[in-house]
Amino acid sequence: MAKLVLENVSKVFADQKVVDSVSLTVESGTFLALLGPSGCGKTTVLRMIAGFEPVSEGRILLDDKEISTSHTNIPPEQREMSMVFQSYALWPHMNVMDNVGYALKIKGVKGEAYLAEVNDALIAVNMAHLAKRMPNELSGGQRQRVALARCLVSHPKIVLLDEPLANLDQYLRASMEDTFREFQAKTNATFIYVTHDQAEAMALADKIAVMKQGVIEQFDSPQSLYQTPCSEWVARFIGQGSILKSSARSPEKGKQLSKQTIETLLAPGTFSANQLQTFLVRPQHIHLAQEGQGLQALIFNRVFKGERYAYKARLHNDQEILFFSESYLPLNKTIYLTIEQGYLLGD
Ligand SMILES: Nc1ncnc2c1ncn2[C@@H]1O[C@H](COP(=O)(O)OP(=O)(O)OP(=O)(O)O)[C@@H](O)[C@H]1O
Repeated sequence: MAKLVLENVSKVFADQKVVDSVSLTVESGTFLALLGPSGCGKTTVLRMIAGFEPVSEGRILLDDKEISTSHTNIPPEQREMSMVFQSYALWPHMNVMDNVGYALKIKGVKGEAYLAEVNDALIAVNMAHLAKRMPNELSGGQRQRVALARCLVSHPKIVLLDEPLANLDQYLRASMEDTFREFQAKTNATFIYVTHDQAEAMALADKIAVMKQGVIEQFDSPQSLYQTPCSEWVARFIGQGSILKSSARSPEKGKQLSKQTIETLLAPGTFSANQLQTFLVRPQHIHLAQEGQGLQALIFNRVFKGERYAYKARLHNDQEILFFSESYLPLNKTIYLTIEQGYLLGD
């Protein structure tokens, strides 16, 4: 059980604040994703949690004990954390078993106990049958499984993962996502997972901290980030959707917009230089309507996705909208759409 708390943590490199007053509480057993575009500071946050990088301001607590402040930094090996890297970082001269068992040997674990622990970790990542192989005889996915087993054999309180799937193709990524999820559920360890891939973060995490330029924009469940993004930037970054604008005001009090309100916001004459409202519409809330009903639009893009088509259409006021349909529709066809719901962005 391990609860991790970051309190106003900042990092300055050569006068540049690359992490700016980040606060996070990660409850024990959580799978947290640190998500953001390249250079936003996620790896730096992870390295400060691991103890590889001292904090410039603020403090980090593990189970209420200070592990990092601006004047103290408990060394990484005393933090009961373990890190998995994008590059796997396996020892090339050791076979799979020795790579996984190395930390145990250092601790003096021997004989039956050693074999049982290593074997358990290898079984957990489906690698027991390749225990005698050398790293250069393994695929990328198998190497990453070994790296995960090596990290877990020491039963860390917190597992830190820095873009661990970035070097794998999309099929392997999907199967490794399953491995991570199942493993985390089995061990109930706290996982902190850095990625720039929002689909990966959504698939894996219980909680996501979305970072932009050194600050946390939103810290929420994947569902809340998707349904109630706090800003236009988060709405664009998480999931697919259309950001629409109107010079009319929503008559509704809350941020959830009904079909009627959206029709008012998108009525003719509501798109001018003076836009008052910005709102998000997800593609699954858009349906084809009968001719002459709903909003008129012209299809200008179609992508076949296997189980359905993804269409982009232009509304009468030139705004673009994304929707899905199982039906094949020709380009340049005039269609009619109903939008069941939307979400107001901004205050
Ligand atoms: N040791 C360092 N010295 C100086 N600047 C650094 C150092 N490490 C990172 N930075 C800078 O801090 C900023 C954040 O880097 P960081 O690696 O944390 O971002 P990131 O979000 O993980 O990016 P990526 O996804 O590309 O790895 C970047 O502008 C980077 O150039």
